[in-house]
Amino acid sequence: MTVGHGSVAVLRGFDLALRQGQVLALLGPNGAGKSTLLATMAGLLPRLGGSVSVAGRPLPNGRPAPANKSGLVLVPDDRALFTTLTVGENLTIANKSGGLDLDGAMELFPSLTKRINVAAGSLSGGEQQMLAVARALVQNPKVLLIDEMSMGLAPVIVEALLPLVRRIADETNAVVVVVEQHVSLALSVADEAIVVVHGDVHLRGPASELAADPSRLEAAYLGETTSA
Ligand SMILES: Nc1ncnc2c1ncn2[C@@H]1O[C@H](COP(=O)(O)OP(=O)(O)OP(=O)(O)O)[C@@H](O)[C@H]1O
Repeated sequence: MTVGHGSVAVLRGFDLALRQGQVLALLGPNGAGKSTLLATMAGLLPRLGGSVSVAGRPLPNGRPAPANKSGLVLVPDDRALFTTLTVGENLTIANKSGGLDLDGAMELFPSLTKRINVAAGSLSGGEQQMLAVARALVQNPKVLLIDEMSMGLAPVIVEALLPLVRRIADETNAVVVVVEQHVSLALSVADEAIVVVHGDVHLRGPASELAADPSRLEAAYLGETTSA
């Protein structure tokens, strides 16, 4: 697909196929087009060309409700929580049949249990991110798109949160796409990785191979195009 803003393309001819239970790390510097790609997959932005299918079913262009109904769930980088509602209320509103129930969500994020009656706006940054992911999980995602999970979080929190991405994919069999600036941590939980720079795919391959070759990753960030 080709994605962009208005008539201006950001990423052209981007091709991606993901299996159930697979984690993809979508990497690249600021302005590469990662958020635009996720928002387009989620139907929040109309695509300029191409198609998106979930489980073989094509999605209508630029329509978030059918995309969400088909199982695509986006955790945006601003988390988009209802800040005046409690943790429990945020989860109850999002809950769909087939998704994790509140107890299931609490099991993955035990530290939220004590905060169930606290307003989302009063949580720490890490807790807010946990709630944003928990809220996505109660929607029963087939494809979970997480934009910059670690935005604004201390490294120690990121180290605790990112492995949960692997657990979510393994336990729910959802496809998980993570946009992440903590490259080595992202590669440690992902199956595959793609490095996008200024709208071009510079490197893609198995995450373990990319993790083993930091100089290649660095070259991709700096402008070289190769494939693993
Ligand atoms: N609302 C918008 N209208 C027009 N252009 C936009 C808009 N949002 C982003 N862009 C442009 O699209 C390009 C890709 O931006 P995008 O936010 O997708 O990149 P990114 O890889 O997610 O970077 P970051 O990590 O900084 O969020 C950039 O050139 C950006 O200026």
